[in-house]
Amino acid sequence: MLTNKKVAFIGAGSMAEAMISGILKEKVLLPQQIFVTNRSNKERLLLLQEQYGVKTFSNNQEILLEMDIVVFAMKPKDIAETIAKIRHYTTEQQLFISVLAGVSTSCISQLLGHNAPIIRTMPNTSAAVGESITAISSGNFAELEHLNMSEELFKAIGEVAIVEEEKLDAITGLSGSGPAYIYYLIEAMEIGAKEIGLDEHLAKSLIAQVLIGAAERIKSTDLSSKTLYKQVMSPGGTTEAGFKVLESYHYQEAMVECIKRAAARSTELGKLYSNVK
Ligand SMILES: NC(=O)C1=CN([C@@H]2O[C@H](COP(=O)(O)OP(=O)(O)OC[C@H]3O[C@@H](n4cnc5c(N)ncnc54)[C@H](OP(=O)(O)O)[C@@H]3O)[C@@H](O)[C@H]2O)C=CC1
Ligand SMILES: O=C(O)[C@@H]1CCC=N1
Repeated sequence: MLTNKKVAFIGAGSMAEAMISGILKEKVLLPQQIFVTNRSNKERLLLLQEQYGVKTFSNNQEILLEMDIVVFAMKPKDIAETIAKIRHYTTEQQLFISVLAGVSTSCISQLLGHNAPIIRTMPNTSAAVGESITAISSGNFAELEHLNMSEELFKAIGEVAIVEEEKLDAITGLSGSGPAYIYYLIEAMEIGAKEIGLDEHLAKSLIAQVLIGAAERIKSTDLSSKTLYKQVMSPGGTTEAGFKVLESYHYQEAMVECIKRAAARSTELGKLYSNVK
């Protein structure tokens, strides 16, 4: 479906790079099918060009008219400014894909000022190792073929879940931001490991395998997470002793509130940076 299609990334940051590297690794597109631009960082464009063989452009917006798919990968705060600069080089025949937190497809339609199909998505940075979970939703004016094309693109960087657009703020708070919550936990485990005398290298591999094992387990069993952690916990044993400390710090409540706040922030970002009243 993506053979001979030209895809432009507007925004060349960590999310765009994670996607480009996965897409090329899986050979879903060839480097010459990918065009990348950003606001001003020329060194960054050069680096992407050298590393991935993709084409880059900065002062040549007309090239956008040749694109079949345009991926918006800048920060939500930059969406209005970006679209204002490029909208005259876009058409209703193109497919627009957004990875932006919060920004609705109706906002993007308004900014574009025409009825091009729009797919809103929420990947995460595990795309860099082909392990994203990307939620994709069919937004304004999108047909099944647009959803299918987007699915093909995002399957290159991990798993895909097709959802309604109204779920995307919640998903952003859970799995878009999710890797950061886990890295924060890992950092805490690394500090703990150091304080009980384990060397950094060994601790890192122990922690990584704990996470991989737990993730594989949760994916392959119907047992609840509660049952799984109870299985680890012997009465009067080490895990129970550790858990008492976690509970005294309200660890689980903190994570619940963290996810709720991140999801609410996605909604806020959508309101802040859209021109939709
Ligand atoms: N990072 C993450 O974990 C995830 C991020 N997202 C979403 O992805 C988007 C990008 O995030 P991330 O990659 O982390 O951000 P980065 O800050 O790493 O990259 C943002 C990019 O947008 C470019 N940009 C800004 N303004 C314009 C403009 N007017 N025209 C063209 N390019 C522009 C910047 O260019 P320059 O450097 O020249 O200013 C930069 O290349 C966000 O909307 C975020 O919500 C979604 C899922 C996960
Ligand atoms: O922090 C953010 O706003 C973006 C969206 C999801 C992950 N990073």
